[in-house]
Amino acid sequence: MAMVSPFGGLLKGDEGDDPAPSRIRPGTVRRVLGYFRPHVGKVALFALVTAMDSLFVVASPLILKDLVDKGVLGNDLELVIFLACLAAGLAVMSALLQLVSAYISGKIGQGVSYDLRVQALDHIQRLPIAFFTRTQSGVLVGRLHTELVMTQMAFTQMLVAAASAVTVVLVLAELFYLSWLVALLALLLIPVFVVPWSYVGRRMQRYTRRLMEENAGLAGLLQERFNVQGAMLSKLFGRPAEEMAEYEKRAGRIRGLAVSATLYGRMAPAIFALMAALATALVYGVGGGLVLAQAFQLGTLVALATLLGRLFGPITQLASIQENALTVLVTFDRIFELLDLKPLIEERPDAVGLKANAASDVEFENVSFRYPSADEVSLPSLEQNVRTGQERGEVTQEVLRDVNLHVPAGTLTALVGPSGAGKSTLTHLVSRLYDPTSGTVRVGGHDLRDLTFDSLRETVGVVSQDTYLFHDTIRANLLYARPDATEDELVEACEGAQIWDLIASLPRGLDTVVGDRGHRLSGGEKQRLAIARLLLKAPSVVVLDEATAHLDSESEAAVQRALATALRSRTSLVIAHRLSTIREADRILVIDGGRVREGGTHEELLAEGGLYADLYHTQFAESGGNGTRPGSDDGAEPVQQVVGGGER
Ligand SMILES: Nc1ncnc2c1ncn2[C@@H]1O[C@H](COP(=O)(O)OP(=O)(O)OP(=O)(O)O)[C@@H](O)[C@H]1O
Repeated sequence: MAMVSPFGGLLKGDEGDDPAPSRIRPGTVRRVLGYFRPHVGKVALFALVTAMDSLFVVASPLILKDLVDKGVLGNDLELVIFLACLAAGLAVMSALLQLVSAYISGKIGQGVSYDLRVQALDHIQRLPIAFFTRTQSGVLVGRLHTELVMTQMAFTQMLVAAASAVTVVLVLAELFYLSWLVALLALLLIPVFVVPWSYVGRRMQRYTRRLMEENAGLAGLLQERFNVQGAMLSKLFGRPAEEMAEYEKRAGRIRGLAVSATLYGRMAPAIFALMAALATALVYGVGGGLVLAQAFQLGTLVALATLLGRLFGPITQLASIQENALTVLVTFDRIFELLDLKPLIEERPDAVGLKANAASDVEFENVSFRYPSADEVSLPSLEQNVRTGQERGEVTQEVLRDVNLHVPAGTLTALVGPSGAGKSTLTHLVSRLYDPTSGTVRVGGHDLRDLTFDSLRETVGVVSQDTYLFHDTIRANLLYARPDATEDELVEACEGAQIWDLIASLPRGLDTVVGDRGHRLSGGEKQRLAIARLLLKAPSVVVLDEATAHLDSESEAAVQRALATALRSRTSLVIAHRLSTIREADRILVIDGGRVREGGTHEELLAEGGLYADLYHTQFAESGGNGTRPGSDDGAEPVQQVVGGGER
């Protein structure tokens, strides 16, 4: 609406884009209505309660009319007392009904947003890891939270507005019945009231929405900055002045929006009070004249004044129904957008379970893979403007090409190769974080796509280089792998992972809180805890990315011992960074440019004189050696020094 802001410069700059996009995808209305089907009984009850309340609203002015005309003017005290008690009784009943209707409308609104929330979470959990690598988590959380709160609020207001329509019709009918002249004047007054009211209401709603969005965005930013890694990065590399300026800019926008929202919020009751006062003056002015002209009695005037006071409240609700409907549709549509993202990896309805604890081999047959493009896995609106124009419609490069490999059950295969060769990608396919673009990955002879998620999780255990721990106790972090593990099993796993001595020495033992992402523990300790978690789970296939972080020799030896326990008699695929692992491997695969270039044992590959030997000897020559094997027999030397790359 082209109306000049009454607060001129104060509100300037907050006008911005209309945050409510007007284009809603076809079919949204039908889909939204679908969410109300389970609540149809409550909607019917709500309609009944509000209709009864509307009847009470219009009944009491008629009682007051008789109270004045027949009771007061007729000098009948008994009638006066009776009708006053009746009016009071109706007021109490009306208040109770309003409470009940608020409860029911709240139940319906919250019920719908609960259904949507649960459905959205269930869906998001099933989205592939690629979705999470592209999405800014703060924005996602904000959307789920902000959008749902907005939907719930707008929906409840819509229900109230729909109920108000009944009241408005009844009040107008009664006004005409009592005095057509006063009723006509009231009708003329409605647009004078509704136009500024709906303008203020719309503005307020938009500011509220933008405020919520801005707050969600800022919360996302803070969440990124305030986790330990973010804080560390910001301390080491950050430019505090620039970051502060960005923060101030955003906080300033929030301040501006909040001031505007507050101002419009205050304007609403002011308009309401003004209109009610004008209407009262009008009805007493015109109605008083009509009483003197003996067109009707004093009681009718009192009834008219009371009725008019009850007209504007419901009309305000009706005035905002369109805006609320739009909010409901837009917010639903934005959540539907998320729900419509197809999970790239789904469990087949006829998926089978692998036999628990059965020795399983791992096989890749003609596997090629490219990472899914942005369009396939995420929404531009969840990437907070970081997706560039080029990325739209872009097809990503192949990262693995025609990979064939076989890791027999109970053996260890080490993957080596330069940085970016595709080693991690290859391991991601074993745990089915991604599906191959072509070819087949098998575990225990089954195509992974034919297995249930549960049995795959049971069978394949992963220890990544960057151990993630929840901000909780050591116990809780361990039990995450196997909630039913006993105390003895926990201790046994920790002993196997060479971490028990440390835990036992802590004052709170297993109940020690590890800090955000486990930052209170050293790199080696975290890895050993991750190994303990793996031992508890006892998978038959282990996918391991050895830590490249430099560990002191004691910690290093402990990790080695822990790994020896973890990998014993398991089918293991290890991205190896340490010479000892490579030498112990039954087979080494050299990955380069997404292909398996060579395969064999350390000795075989050296004898072959190919890529592995090249890298080995180049590195060895660089280190000034004379042909003997690099690294001591304790194997503590990181192998990436030998075969290149490896840094992340
Ligand atoms: N989520 C992703 N989306 C798109 N491309 C990716 C993604 N992850 C990795 N890549 C790309 O795939 C290629 C292979 O990466 P990968 O992490 O598998 O290499 P790597 O051999 O494990 O390297 P490093 O030894 O450094 O860990 C790289 O070019 C990388 O940029």
